[in-house]
Amino acid sequence: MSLGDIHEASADTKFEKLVSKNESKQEEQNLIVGLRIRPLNEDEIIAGATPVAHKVDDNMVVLMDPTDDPDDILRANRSREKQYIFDVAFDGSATQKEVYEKTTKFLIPNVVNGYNATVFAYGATGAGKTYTMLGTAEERGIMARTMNDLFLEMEKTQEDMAYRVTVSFLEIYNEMIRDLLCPSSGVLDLREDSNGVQVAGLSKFQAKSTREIMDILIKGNKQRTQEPTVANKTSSRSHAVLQITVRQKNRIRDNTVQEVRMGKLFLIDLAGSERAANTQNRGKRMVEGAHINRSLLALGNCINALSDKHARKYINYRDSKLTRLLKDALGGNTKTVMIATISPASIHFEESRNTLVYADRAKNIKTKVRRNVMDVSYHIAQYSNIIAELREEIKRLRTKLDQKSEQVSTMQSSRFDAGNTNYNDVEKLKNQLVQIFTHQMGLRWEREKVVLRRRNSMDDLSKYKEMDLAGDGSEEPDDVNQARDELESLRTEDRKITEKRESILRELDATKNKASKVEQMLPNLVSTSDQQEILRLLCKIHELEMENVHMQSSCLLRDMDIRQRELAMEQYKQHHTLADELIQHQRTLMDEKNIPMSKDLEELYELYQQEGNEILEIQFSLPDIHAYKNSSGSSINHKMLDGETVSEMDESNSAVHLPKIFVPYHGANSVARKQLLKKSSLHINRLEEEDAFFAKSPRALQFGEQKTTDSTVSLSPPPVTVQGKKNPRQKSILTLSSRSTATTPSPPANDIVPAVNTSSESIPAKEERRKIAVNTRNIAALAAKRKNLSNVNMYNKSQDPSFFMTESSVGQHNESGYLTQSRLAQHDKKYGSSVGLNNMNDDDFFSDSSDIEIVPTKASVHKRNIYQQEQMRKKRAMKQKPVQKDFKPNYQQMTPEEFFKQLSRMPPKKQHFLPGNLHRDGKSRSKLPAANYSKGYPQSKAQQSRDTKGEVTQQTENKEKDSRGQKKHPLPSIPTYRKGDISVTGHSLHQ
Ligand SMILES: Nc1ncnc2c1ncn2[C@@H]1O[C@H](COP(=O)(O)OP(=O)(O)OP(=O)(O)O)[C@@H](O)[C@H]1O
Repeated sequence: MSLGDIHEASADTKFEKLVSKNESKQEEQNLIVGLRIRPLNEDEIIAGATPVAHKVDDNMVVLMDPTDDPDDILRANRSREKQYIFDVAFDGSATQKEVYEKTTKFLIPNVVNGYNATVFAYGATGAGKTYTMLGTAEERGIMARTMNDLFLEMEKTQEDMAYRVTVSFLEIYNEMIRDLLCPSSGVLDLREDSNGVQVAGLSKFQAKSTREIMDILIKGNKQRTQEPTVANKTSSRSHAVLQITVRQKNRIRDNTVQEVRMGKLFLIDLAGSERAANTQNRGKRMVEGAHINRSLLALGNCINALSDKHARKYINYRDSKLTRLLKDALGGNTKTVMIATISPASIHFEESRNTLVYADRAKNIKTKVRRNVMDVSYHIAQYSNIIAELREEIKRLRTKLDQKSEQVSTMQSSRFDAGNTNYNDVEKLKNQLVQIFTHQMGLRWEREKVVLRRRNSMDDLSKYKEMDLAGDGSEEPDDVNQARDELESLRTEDRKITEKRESILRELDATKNKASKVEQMLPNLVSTSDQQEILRLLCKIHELEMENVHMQSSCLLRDMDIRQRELAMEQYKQHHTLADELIQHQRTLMDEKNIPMSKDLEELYELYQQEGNEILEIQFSLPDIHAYKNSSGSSINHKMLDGETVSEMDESNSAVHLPKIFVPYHGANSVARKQLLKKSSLHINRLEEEDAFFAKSPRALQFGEQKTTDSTVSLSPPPVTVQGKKNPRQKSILTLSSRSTATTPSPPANDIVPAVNTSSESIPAKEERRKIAVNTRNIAALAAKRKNLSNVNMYNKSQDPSFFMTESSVGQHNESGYLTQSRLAQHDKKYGSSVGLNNMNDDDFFSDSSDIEIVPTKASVHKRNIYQQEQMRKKRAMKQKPVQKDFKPNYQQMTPEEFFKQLSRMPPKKQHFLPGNLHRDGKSRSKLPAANYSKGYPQSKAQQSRDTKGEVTQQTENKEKDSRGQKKHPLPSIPTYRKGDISVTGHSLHQ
């Protein structure tokens, strides 16, 4: 047994506090009703019955009244035929497969993904319920087919998801619940808690394959009460319920609070209603029949009440065990399918009509379906208990180890014969101790689990204690009776839990004794040095387990902290939205009523708008942390994040997450948001139609915007007029988006622009787009690769001024692998621009094209020249300044919390365009123009302000230069890549 096994074992037995966090999104769905008419059987033919039920089409059946006399003038105008419409209808020719596929198969993926579903067959005795649900060995019914498909469905995702399938099988016979898989457990109770209706003490079997489930099914069915009656040779005298629970969780567990989906599927074969006169049942059979009818009557009443929109809300499920068990299936969180079965024979006309009437009513029943998602939170207190115990044990073992060390040193001088120790004995002892430890750990977790369950059940009990359930002799309302029943079953449950707890504690004590006995045996069997080794091993096991538990609990704490923060953020955003909407409404009201606005208020309003837009832009330029978190499979690999890559993330993501970032943010204006949403969805639709990769690139967005210029929906806040004038400060969000994507200081490199006229307003042809895409990927890949190479050296050199490379220093720092203009040129020279960057190693999975043609265009060459000049100018300016050795956070050393903290206050850029920087001048914020934060944008906002107002001071301009000068990577970044092409960590971030 390995330590891995030990951890697995302890994780398996860990108590879980299942806090049902059913997703709030509920879908109201009608009960699906299918109708199956079986073929006439031999007995019916012999009895001279004629078929009176016919399938008209896939949804309609007609039932003819055989008793109607055509000569009866009183009923002359009444049709002998009655039509019924169902979701699906089958006649005698329908195969088992067809019935299964049209009634049940579609439920399987839902169950696997955490939804509840119920399929039950309803009808008179001998109508074909058992045949439909269970089938025969040759013609397998719904149960077997469902099981098979369930496993096939899970297989599809089993690499990513871990599943656990448990099965239970019960019958309700004469109003008593019996476990068909463990008949010795006697009569079981029903109880209801927050997780729905449960059968206390019902055994559950874990199944790993269809075969296993089939075995369980056959075993259970043998236990089912079936007797021959006149109506049916194999009449089921009980309702049988097969319950399959599928728990799904992600194999990649990145924290302790893990989402677990739990779907439950109930497959129910009801006993058939019977008319005593027809069945000629006597004695025991008649009693059974009475019970069956009573429960089916209760079911019928529930169906009536549930389907009647005007009926009172209280549905009496308590009249029978069957309705109590089906409570969720009928009125709760379950997608339900009812398969009504009828015989076509004229002699069973009444039974068939009853079934059709109920089935027809059942169509109106609505259930609310939602996914069952559980948070499996491991309770910190219980972690602490286990850690404390392990710590105690380690302390004890250490003391013992120290004693042994002393003994060894004294014996070394004496005659102790280490040689006569049997090696096998040592191994045996080791294994024994490891096994005891594993068992002990399992028991510890089991004990904690039971403690938690007991606490929950005590909570439930105290809820009832507050209620006054003492009867006064008079007839009590149903809900009081129900509560009393619940209380009783809770008490029983509590007793069982207490017993279990005590037995676990006893077992734990026994294991401890066993362990100490084995330890006592050590001196007799093995030498002192071997004892030492064993003790060391035990210590190590305990330590590792403790470490493991410790790590899990700190993960849990961290996760809780993050959740709380997220919650606070969400609340803040909601509050912000409310404030926004209030302001907008007031504003509109003032405009409509022509209420004059004071200067102060006007300024404040302008400031509000300006800040709103600025916040939008901050949001826009920040990386989507969640996207990275998700894409990396767990959390951000903070070790590899550095200032440079973060800033690249900003640029890339502003393009990639355009709609995503904007939409959740409740910015300055709700109308703008709505328009934005509209625009985003338009945009997404358009993107979906086009090449997905290309469509996501900023260039594509640029093209897209050019294309839609005319029809562009204004995404700016609504044109609020300030005393009749349109607010000049209002900016189009669309402009922001195009600016932040299209104007990043990228080289308009001729090597990434194929033969496309970029000045053209048309969208490039598909082939051209493909080339752009591939080339862009290649460049990105090369950059990522080289950056990875240099990552190792990067931090070592961070103190070296030459680390912040200039074009001229590239030659001296070849190994750093930065992608610069000159290196690109060198590369082009070496490989020829016509082959692009495809001559990369095999490990470069981005290069997937061998037929790239890169033809520089005049426009691109021109742009590139301008770009290079601009770069040179910047570098010259930078050289003149001493290299700033200011704060450079070491992201390698940071914990994720520190990283995010850093990120939130990080970019000088952010401070730069926060309104706060205007405070520093001690002036009114509203009087100053917004700072320029659009890097490299030809007509920046600051410039616009300058042009129009000329108010920008030299000081502000210098600040801008400073911030540019501080940029520590004067290298051409590659903005036109998608997330995944360049990684933050050096690993690809998959989409
Ligand atoms: N669609 C069908 N095709 C062929 N045979 C059928 C069909 N439906 C039912 N049968 C046969 O009719 C007989 C009675 O069917 P079944 O036992 O399924 O009825 P039931 O509704 O379950 O009755 P009960 O309520 O008494 O248990 C069986 O012999 C079964 O094989």
